[in-house]
Amino acid sequence: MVLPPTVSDLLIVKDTHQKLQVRHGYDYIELVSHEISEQSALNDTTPAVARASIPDYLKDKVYVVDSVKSGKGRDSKTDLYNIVLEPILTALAVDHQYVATTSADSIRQFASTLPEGQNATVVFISGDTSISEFVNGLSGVSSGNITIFPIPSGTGNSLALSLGFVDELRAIQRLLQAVEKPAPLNLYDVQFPEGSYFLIQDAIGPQITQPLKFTVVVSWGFHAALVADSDTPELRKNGIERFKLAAFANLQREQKYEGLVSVNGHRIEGPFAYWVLTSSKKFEPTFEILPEGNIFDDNLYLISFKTEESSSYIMDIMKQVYDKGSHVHNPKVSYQKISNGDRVLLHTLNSKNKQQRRFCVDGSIVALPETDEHEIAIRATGNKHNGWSLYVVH
Ligand SMILES: Nc1ncnc2c1ncn2[C@@H]1O[C@H](COP(=O)(O)OP(=O)(O)OP(=O)(O)O)[C@@H](O)[C@H]1O
Repeated sequence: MVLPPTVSDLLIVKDTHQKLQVRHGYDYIELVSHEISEQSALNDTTPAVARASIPDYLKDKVYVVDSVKSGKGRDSKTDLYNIVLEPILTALAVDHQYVATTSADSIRQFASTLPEGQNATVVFISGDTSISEFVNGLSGVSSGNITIFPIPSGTGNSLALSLGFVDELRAIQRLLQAVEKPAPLNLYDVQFPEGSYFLIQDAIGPQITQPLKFTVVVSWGFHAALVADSDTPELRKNGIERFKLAAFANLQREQKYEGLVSVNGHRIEGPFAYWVLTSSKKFEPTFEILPEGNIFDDNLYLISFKTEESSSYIMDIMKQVYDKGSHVHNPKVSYQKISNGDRVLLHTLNSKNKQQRRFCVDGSIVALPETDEHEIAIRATGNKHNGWSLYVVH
């Protein structure tokens, strides 16, 4: 199906075989192949479906978190929840609570107030950062099982892409029809030095007082710089192009990040231009950073390359990443597997300048304190955080 220009062009209909579909012109996507109950009290365009046939995780307590600033933001034409998801969930009699963000802290607040002992499903209309904020916001005094479902509505959507959700409608289709049981959502933790803090659109944000959980990426160097620099209201209007615009701006200065990393004692020396630790196959639909990546394995990979004199080497390697991940065969690129139980230790040098001490954690930007050297430790921690066990629909 060709992606519709806006969700407001979509029409939710019941077809002649009693199946729920979303239509766009002559194109359509079947959303529910379950039998539609004839006892529907609703009108023709919102048929009720036999509740017995919806996946179990939609019978738990369901929340829909709409991170309204993710991607290009929301307007009356791109309001996926009100135009598509809400009518469908109503048609399926899926009782749910809608949570639209009102501030940069909304998701953490929501996570911290989830009731004790709950089996909950949280559907995110967002990108990766919102999901990461949720996981980190889960309170240590409560516990329960949480199943996450990412609808790719952010800029990069790495987690959703790793699960094979290439667009919003296909994700909704999977939400309603997944046959496999939700899988554990592997988490990793990164410990930054005392005095580190979030940078929110280049302004000082909250202090970081404990290790941060991440699901898809921790990066330093060129990748972290372009994610940080692209997070302005102006650049966000460009959607995924914002990363390329910030990348070109960063290429105007030398990409030199001094330090060394050791993985269980095996050392890789810098200075690095690129330094990315990820579990995820793709950062964008065609940016295949980790061809071997399998989000269901609790492995990370360190993908790095060193600073060079020439001006074109970074873009040459980035083009290979866009070319089905062929950078992994480039001898300049170090590609190191990190298994569960391994410990990654990064020691930075000459990193007092702000540009040298910014990290990307699932899209959030972290700045380290203003000192010359820093130590950062990373490890796999399984699918548990505080008392909560996390799963993901696939
Ligand atoms: N109303 C709001 N006011 C301020 N910030 C918000 C608001 N709603 C959401 N946010 C923040 O916007 C960010 C959205 O990040 P998210 O990752 O979901 O989308 P993205 O950055 O477009 O995508 P990706 O990280 O996948 O590239 C989150 O940090 C979230 O807390």
